[in-house]
Amino acid sequence: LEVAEENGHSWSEEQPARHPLQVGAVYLSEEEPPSNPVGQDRAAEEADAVLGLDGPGGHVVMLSVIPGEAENKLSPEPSTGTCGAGGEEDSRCHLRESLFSLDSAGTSFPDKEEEYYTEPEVAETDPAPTEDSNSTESLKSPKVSCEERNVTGLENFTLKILNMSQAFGFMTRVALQAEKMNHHPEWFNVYNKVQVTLTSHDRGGLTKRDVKLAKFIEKAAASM
Ligand SMILES: C[C@H](O)[C@H](O)[C@H]1CNC2=NC(N)=NC(=O)C2=N1
Repeated sequence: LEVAEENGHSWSEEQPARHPLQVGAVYLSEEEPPSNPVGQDRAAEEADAVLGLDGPGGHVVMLSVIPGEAENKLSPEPSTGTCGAGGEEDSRCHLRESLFSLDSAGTSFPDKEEEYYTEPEVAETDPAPTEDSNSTESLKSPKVSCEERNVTGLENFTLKILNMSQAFGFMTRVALQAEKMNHHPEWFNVYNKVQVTLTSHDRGGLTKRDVKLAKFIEKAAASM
């Protein structure tokens, strides 16, 4: 709760402050998970407070739940992105490449995830026989601009959609699919911007479910 105040994002207050799967723990892959996320030593906390030692580093801090934090750590690499109608923001977009490169790079996820997943029912415009087969090329260009992403490409990305209605429509599609998959994105929406974080809470990181959901999100964004 105190972190939410610190960062001015009230939505995080809706989650238990001591939730064992803190968003901040998965938002940026390079971040270390809190060593003692639940049940911090209350006595020690109180002692610190009394002694005025309640300074930075003394508690679990969920700084990275704030999208702006992630944006500040974005890869500065030049553009090869293609997912927008042009402009500066598009120039940093590698979303599509990053989503599919996970598969093509042979990134391995637990096999058990297979049975967890049911195929998205988004209308496909490409006749790709298998979802792994070079589908990057066959997807039509999204009309949204993928504004930014972090270095992992998949775990965090931002979609900037034309307006609030489109953003909400996009989120509705994804939400319905997430319910089908029983796998849900962590996201943050203001106006026409949807910042998404994908992770599997039960595994503490990315799994095939996240890749599948990412692909769905990619298609949903492209259809807006
Ligand atoms: C009980 C229920 O199956 C779980 O809480 C599901 C719901 N949605 C989920 N979504 C995500 N992103 N990760 C999970 O581990 C997860 N688990």
